[in-house]
Amino acid sequence: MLRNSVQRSFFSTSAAALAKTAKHDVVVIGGGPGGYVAAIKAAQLGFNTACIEKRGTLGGTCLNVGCIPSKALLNNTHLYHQIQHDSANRGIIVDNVKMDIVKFQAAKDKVVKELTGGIEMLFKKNGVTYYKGNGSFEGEHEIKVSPVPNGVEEEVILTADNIIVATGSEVTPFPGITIDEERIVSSTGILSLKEIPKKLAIIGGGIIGLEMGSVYARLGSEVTIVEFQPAIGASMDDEVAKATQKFLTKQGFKFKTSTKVLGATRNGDTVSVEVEGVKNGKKETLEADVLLVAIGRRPYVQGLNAEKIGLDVDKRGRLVIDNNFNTKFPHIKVIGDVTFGPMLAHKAEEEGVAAAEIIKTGHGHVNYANIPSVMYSHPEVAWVGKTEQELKQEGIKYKSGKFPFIANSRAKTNLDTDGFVKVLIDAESERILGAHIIGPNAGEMIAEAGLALEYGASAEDVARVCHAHPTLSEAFKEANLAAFSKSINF
Ligand SMILES: Cc1cc2nc3c(=O)[nH]c(=O)nc-3n(C[C@H](O)[C@H](O)[C@H](O)COP(=O)(O)OP(=O)(O)OC[C@H]3O[C@@H](n4cnc5c(N)ncnc54)[C@H](O)[C@@H]3O)c2cc1C
Ligand SMILES: NC(=O)c1ccc[n+]([C@@H]2O[C@H](COP(=O)([O-])OP(=O)(O)OC[C@H]3O[C@@H](n4cnc5c(N)ncnc54)[C@H](O)[C@@H]3O)[C@@H](O)[C@H]2O)c1
Repeated sequence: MLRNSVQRSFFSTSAAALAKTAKHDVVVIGGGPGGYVAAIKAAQLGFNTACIEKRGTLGGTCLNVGCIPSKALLNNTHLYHQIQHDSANRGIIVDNVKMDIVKFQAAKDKVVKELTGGIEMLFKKNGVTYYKGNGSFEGEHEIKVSPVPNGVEEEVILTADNIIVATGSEVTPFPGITIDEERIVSSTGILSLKEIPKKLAIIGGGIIGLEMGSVYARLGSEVTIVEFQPAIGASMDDEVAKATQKFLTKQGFKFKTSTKVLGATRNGDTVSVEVEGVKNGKKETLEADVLLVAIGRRPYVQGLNAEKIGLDVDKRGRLVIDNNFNTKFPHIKVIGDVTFGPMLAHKAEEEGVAAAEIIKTGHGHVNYANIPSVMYSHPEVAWVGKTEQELKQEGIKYKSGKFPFIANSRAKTNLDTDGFVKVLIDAESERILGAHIIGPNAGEMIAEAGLALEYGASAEDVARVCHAHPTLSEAFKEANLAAFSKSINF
């Protein structure tokens, strides 16, 4: 069965077109982090598996227009900014630093191409049949694959014992504002601007707004964030969100919090954004060269024909499932952004693995209390578990331990000391309940907190683990020490 699948995958498009009908044990609709991981795992578990993707490349939002291209831009602009502003004080004199925006974009496109192509290779290696086309429900066990450019040439009807829906999400539109992806852009358009805007206005002080704002602030744009809520940072811990705003303000960001956007209009090469203070009702017009709309994402089910078999959708457009990812049909599961939970690639991936394992064994698990979040600004912001405001709301008694990077020898050595680690622990058992890091490499350091949380470690358990010196992770150890006793180095 597996060998058959491998052969099919090499010739997937043409073989499928000739066949017009095909039977698989598992069919996955959507080839993003949820779908492609589910397909590979299902194939590894011995199922004859197919994955349908209509985009033309695998990897979904994350690899094509999300995590990967945005991190390429973030990394390279950080480097550029550091060379410009942070090298002379390290004794490195670099003259005549310039941006080549074409090459800068090409470097990002190269990594996207390599990684999306890499998934095709993984499909071949694992024997997943790849159908390039739009998948839609024809019946409870039948999926129609319709042609897309460079994909299947004719319709193919797939019959499947099990179906996993992983169709992801799309940009939430702002009512009355038309995205043209030139001057008024979404998270997709902002990744490929041909010029650096002098003034960039951003609606939404969430993760996309702050990450993409960081990219362009480093390139010299004057960035203004308009946020409806009194604070930025979406679901961050309040104290960390405040620190984030402080550091980004130092980097030149302007923030208009508690501010409502009334509308925006393009006038040739500029955009006027009408805003109003939520508390004082004061109206103002912001002028910008580019406006980024980043007010969240919504589930995507267009073209899926889910209504044909009556899949339930909630008020927010999410496909409804139970704890085992099952829709009202136990053989149809849903994972990733198109259903409940945080819209994060690693969450979708975990669900992909668990859904495949449930099909195989009846068991599979995702710990939703332990999904890390990372914002790839500088300093990075990373968190896992409960925030202080959640613990207060839930009436859980807790203690906290904090350690600033200014007292960490590696951060000092690197001349990169902004931020702190904060650990929240249960007041009695001293088990770790949450960890919040703002600082260099926070996104890597948060993995240790996740491991500790998963295995029910106490702050003392972590503090008694020997951490290498000099490393940034020592700040995590010290914060744990501070939570139940006293830190040594601060
Ligand atoms: C700018 C940006 C940056 C981001 N950065 C990060 C980050 O750093 N870390 C992180 O964890 N998350 C990040 N995210 C979020 C992350 O991209 C998503 O959470 C993740 O991609 C969700 O995976 P998914 O598989 O559920 O859906 P998607 O990645 O959206 O994939 C769904 C796929 O299904 C396909 N599809 C839909 N309907 C059909 C159909 N009927 N037939 C065939 N194919 C179909 C779509 O074409 C798409 O390719 C970012 C998002 C954006 C926009
Ligand atoms: N590093 C990462 O993990 C990463 C990076 C980018 C995106 N993502 C994911 O992509 C998704 C979408 O990101 P996002 O930044 O668009 O959403 P978000 O939910 O992170 O932030 C949206 C922000 O817009 C604000 N907002 C909403 N309506 C508004 C209005 N009318 N006027 C002004 N402000 C308004 C919200 O209060 C919120 O602060 C998120 O779920 C996020 O997890 C993750």
